[in-house]
Amino acid sequence: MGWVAHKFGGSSLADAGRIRQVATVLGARDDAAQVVVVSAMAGVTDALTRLVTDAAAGDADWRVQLAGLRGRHVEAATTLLGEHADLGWLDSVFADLADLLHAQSLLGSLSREALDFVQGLGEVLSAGLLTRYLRSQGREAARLDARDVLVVSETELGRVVEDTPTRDRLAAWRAVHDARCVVVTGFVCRAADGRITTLGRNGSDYSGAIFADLFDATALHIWTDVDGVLSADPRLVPEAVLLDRLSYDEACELAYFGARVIHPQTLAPAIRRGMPIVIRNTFNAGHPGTRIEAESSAQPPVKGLTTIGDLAIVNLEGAGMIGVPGTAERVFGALHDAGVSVVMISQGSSEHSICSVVRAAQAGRAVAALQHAFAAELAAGSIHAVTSTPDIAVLAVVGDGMAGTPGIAAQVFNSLARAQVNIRAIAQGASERNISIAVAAGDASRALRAVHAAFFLSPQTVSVGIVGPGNVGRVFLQQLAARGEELRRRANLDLRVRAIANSRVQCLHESGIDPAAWPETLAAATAPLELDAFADHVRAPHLPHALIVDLSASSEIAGHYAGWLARGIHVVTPNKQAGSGDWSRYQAIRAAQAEGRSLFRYEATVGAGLPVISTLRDLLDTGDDILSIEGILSGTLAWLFNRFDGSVPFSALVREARELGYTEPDPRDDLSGMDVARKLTILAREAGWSLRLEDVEVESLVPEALRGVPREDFLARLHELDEALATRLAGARDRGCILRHVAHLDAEGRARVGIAELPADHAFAHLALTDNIIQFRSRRYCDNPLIVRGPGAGPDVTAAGVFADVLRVAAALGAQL
Ligand SMILES: NC(=O)C1=CN([C@@H]2O[C@H](COP(=O)(O)OP(=O)(O)OC[C@H]3O[C@@H](n4cnc5c(N)ncnc54)[C@H](O)[C@@H]3O)[C@@H](O)[C@H]2O)C=CC1
Ligand SMILES: N[C@@H](CC=O)C(=O)O
Repeated sequence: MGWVAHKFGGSSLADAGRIRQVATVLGARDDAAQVVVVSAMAGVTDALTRLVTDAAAGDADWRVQLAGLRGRHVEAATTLLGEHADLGWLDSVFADLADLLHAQSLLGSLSREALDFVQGLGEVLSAGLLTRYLRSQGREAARLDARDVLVVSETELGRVVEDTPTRDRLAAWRAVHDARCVVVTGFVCRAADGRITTLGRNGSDYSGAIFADLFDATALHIWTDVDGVLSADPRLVPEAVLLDRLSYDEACELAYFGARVIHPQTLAPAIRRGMPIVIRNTFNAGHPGTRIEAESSAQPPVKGLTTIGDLAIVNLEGAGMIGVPGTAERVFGALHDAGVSVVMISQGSSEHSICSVVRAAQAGRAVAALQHAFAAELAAGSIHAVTSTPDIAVLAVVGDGMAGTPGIAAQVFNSLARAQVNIRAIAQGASERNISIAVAAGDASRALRAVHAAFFLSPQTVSVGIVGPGNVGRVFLQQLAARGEELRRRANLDLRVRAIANSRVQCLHESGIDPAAWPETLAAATAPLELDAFADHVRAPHLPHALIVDLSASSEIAGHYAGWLARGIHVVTPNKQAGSGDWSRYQAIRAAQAEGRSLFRYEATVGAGLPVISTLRDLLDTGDDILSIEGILSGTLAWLFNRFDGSVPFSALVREARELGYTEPDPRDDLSGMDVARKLTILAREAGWSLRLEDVEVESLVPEALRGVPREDFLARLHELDEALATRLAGARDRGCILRHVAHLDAEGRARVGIAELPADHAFAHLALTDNIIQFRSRRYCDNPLIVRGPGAGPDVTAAGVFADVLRVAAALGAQL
C-alpha cells in the first residue's frame, strides 16, 4: 500500500495547538498510507515517573500531581474535540492509574512492573488524543496500542524485537483494522513473558523505526522542533550549519557522541532495510530536513562535530606490557567485569601504555579494577602505575569523506594548536570516519569551535577586546564596521568585538558589540575598568582565539601585555610604550609570546600605516645586515616643519596638528623628541640591538619651564615655544638651509634625534604634509639606501596600520584572506 512512517516527538505534541499542527502536517502529505508513531506530550514521561515514585515513597502530594496531569490532558482533549466530547477513554486511563498509584502508596515500594506500566501511559494518552482528533477532522485513523503487538526481549545491547510473535500479532491486528492512517503508541511494548514494559530512554525513535520496518515503509520521517541535524550543538557553536545529508554511519558516530540526532539503536532496523530516515521540523514542515541513508556525499569531508563531557582518562603504564600478548584483553576484561563502559581507547605502538577514556563516575571503579587485575605486575614493578585524570571531554570529528583524504587530521590538529588546546589522547579507527580527541573539559568548547571553523563549517571567530578608543581607535572601529561583513563572507573571518574599555569604564558583551554603535554602548557602561576581568572575558574559553587591540598610549596598559600573551591572548597595538619601554618588560613580552604561543604585532608604532617594521624584518630574515637607519620619523614634526615658514607662529601650527589627530595625546611627546626616540628604540630592538630609550640623544623643543606642567597648562602656554623657533628658522634661512626633525641610528649604537639644518636640495627637504621617510642602509643597500616614504601620522593611516596587523594575526590563525 506504500506506507510512510512518521514519528512525532514530545515537543510536537506538547499541547492542543501542536497536535493540530501534527494533523496539518500529515494531511498535507500525499502518502498512500501513514503509520504515525507518537511520543508522550512534552514532559509527561518525567511527570509520570515522578508520580509513581512519589506515590510509592508515601508522598501524599501524588494525588495533586495526578490531578494536574489529568487536567493537562483533559484541556487538550476539550480544545481539540469540543466541550461535549466523550472523554470516557481518558477517565478510564486515569482511573486505572489512580488505582495503581494507590496500591503503590499502600505497599510503600515501587515494583519494576509498575514503573514500566506507568511510564508508558503518556504515549497511550497522546495516541488517543491524536487518533480522535484525526477522526474528528474526517480522517480514517486507527489507534494501535504497541503493548498489544510489539514483543521484545532483553539483551546485553538493550531490548530487541521478537520478530515472529510481533509479526503474528500485528497481522492479527491488521486483519480487523484496514485504516490508511495508523497511530501507534511509541516507547511501550510487551516483554516475552507478557509484562508491559518500555523500550527505554529514546524508545520512541526506536518504536518509529520498528513500526516503519513492520509496515514495510518506504521512509521514516522523524519530526522534531529543529530543521534537521546541525554540524554541532548550536548552544556551543551558534554558527552551526544544517546538514542536508548524512550516511547511517555518520549519524551513528554523531549520535554516539551525544549529538541529539537519533538514538543509534534507532538506526538498526532502518540500516537493515536500507530505509531512509528524514529528520524534520514539525513547525517548519516545508523544510526538507536532513536525510539519513546508506550513502552520503564525500563533501565536505567533515560533516559534524560533537563533544561528550564528564569523562576521565584511565591510564595503565609500564615497560612490562611491551610485546606481551593478552594485556589489552586483560585490561578490557577487567573493565567489563567492573561494568565500566569504555568510550575511547588509545595505545601507542610502543605498547608502553594503554589509555582508556571512561565516564567520570566510573573512573574510580575502573582504576580499582585495573589495580586488582594487575596487582602482581604492580607489585613486581613491571607496571608502574594505574592513574586516572579527571575533567576530560572527547571531541569527535565525523565524516565519511575523511577516509582516504590526506590532510584532514593535520587540519584538525593545527586548528587545535592555534586555539591553544592541548591534546591528551587521540583515537582514529581504521574506518577513518571518526577522529576522537580527548582534551581538558575546560577546553572542549574552544576545541569544538576551532575545528568547526577550520573546516569552514562556521567562521573563524576571534574574540576581540579594544582598549582606548580615541582618535585612532574610533577610526579603527569604523574600518572594522565597514569591512566586517566582507571579511565574514570572503574570508570566513568573524572579528567579534566583545569588550571595549576607555580609561574609566569597560563594557563586556557576550555575543558581540556592534562596531558601528560602540559609542552608545560604551556611553551606557558603568562598570569601572578592571583589566584582569577584561582579559578574562576576551579570553572566553568557548572561543578559539582572543585578541586585545590596545589603542591607548598608556604605559600601564603595556605593562599587561606579557601576562596577556602568556595566557594566549594575541596583542596588536600602535602604542610605543612596550616596544621602547623598560628593557626587562620588553624581554618579558618576548618570552611570554613564546610561552603562550601568541602573537604581538606593532607595525603602526613606527610610521603609522607604513611598512617600516615589516621591511626591516624582511631585510633581517633574508640575512641582510643593517648598517644605519636614518629619517624623519614624526608625522607631526614633519608636518610642522613643512608648514613653518614664519608666516604663522609655531604654536598655532601645533594646535592645528593636534586637531588633525597627528600629535600624541600629549603633544609634548612629539615636541620633546621622545616620540621619535621611542620609534628609534623600537627599530633598534627589532634590528637586534639592545638600545634603551635613555641611550638616545634627544634634542627637545619644549622649554624647560613647560616640561613638568599639566597638559592643559602646557597647551595654554604653547606660545612660549614661538620665539626660540622663530630665531632658529631665521638663522637657518640666513645660511641657505631649511629645518627638519631628523633621527639617526647606527650599528655602533649611536642614536640621535633632533632638529637639523639641511641644504634646501636635501632629499628630506621635499616631503609633503605628514610624510615620514626612513632610509635603511644595509650590506645589500649600502650605496643607495632602501627607502620607505609616505604619510606617517593621522588616525586614518594609523588605524589602517593597526587593522592590517589584526588581519596578519587572523591569517596566522588560519583565516584565508
Ligand atoms: N595619531 C597618530 O597618528 C598615531 C598614533 N599612534 C599611537 O596610537 C595610540 C592612540 O593614539 P590616539 O588615538 O591619537 O590617542 P587618543 O588620546 O586620541 O586616544 C587614546 C585613548 O586611550 C585612552 N586611554 C588612555 N589611558 C588609558 C588607560 N589606562 N586605559 C584605557 N584607556 C586609556 C584614552 O582615554 C583615549 O581614549 C597612541 O599610542 C599613539 O602613540 C601611533 C601612530 C600614529
Ligand atoms: N604623533 C606621532 C603619531 C605617530 O606615531 C607622529 O606625529 O608621528
